[in-house]
Amino acid sequence: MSTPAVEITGLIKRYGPKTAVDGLDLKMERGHLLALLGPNGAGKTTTIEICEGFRRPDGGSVRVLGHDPVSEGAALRPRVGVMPQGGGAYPGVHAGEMLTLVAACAANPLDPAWLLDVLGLAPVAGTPFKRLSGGQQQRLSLACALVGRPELVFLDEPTAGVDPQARRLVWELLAALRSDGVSVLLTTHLMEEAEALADQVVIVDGGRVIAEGTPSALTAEDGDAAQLRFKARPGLDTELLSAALPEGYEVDESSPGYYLVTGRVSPQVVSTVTSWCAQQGVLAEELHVGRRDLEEVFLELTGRNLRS
Ligand SMILES: Nc1ncnc2c1ncn2[C@@H]1O[C@H](COP(=O)(O)OP(=O)(O)OP(=O)(O)O)[C@@H](O)[C@H]1O
Repeated sequence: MSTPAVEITGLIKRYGPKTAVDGLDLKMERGHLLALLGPNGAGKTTTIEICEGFRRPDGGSVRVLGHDPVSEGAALRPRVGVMPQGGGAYPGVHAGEMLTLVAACAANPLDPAWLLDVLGLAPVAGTPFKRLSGGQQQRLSLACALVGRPELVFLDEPTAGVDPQARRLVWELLAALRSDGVSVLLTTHLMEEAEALADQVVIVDGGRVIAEGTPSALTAEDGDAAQLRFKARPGLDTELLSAALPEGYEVDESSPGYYLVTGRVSPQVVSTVTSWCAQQGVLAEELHVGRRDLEEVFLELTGRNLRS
């Protein structure tokens, strides 16, 4: 059996008094797409940079394609593609030149012209990096990470600042990479992205893994825990609505104007909620019965308060 694409055990990284990564464990199989999620400052970039060999850990072990990313970095470099957060290139270099330069370092690169075309960058191939838009710079960085036909790619927020049309392009490209057996570890703040692409989702907070699994396992509910959600004007009396429902049901205003009813959802419960709203002169909009989405699970696990 082949070694995992990435195997991290008890990883610790400190910046002075701050512990950014605090005993993180993660295993990613070859050919999988893993989405590393977490609030700002959770330790995602630090973890990825350690895997890339750019930072040294203070404790624990990291193996990338079976190798130590620092001491065996030279062996790994031709096999691994890297897209750092915010991308980056020489400001004066033209987009096409940049990609050709990176391709020249690889033994068997993809055709840079083809990759520029796939990522919608052909029209700006002659534009200096500093004159590209933020989303174009992101796509060029992604192209640079992929042009060497890596076995494994680390992508730190690959679609940050990318418009919805280009995001779909990037998603198609990532799905195609996965079908070709390339292992992909990415970070994202877009739960929809993780849900659409990932085989495995790992949620970190405070430098530790707090949940992991497939998107469907993370969002699954047992029948008794299905939820009813609706939108209405903020500030409805949730205690009064709970009292109108049979015992054991709870109503919560999860964020202003968004209501969540927990308990076994039956036709009677839906009818009670809508008629109670009608009595208040309120229209229950966007009524939805079913599974939570990944964003809801993420907020439940990491809390709704803003991180510094
Ligand atoms: N070079 C550094 N020096 C000191 N502290 C740092 C450094 N880099 C990161 N940190 C701190 O370490 C913690 C983890 O940061 P990291 O960038 O890994 O988080 P992240 O999950 O990638 O966040 P984001 O989602 O905002 O990109 C944060 O508290 C951050 O302020």
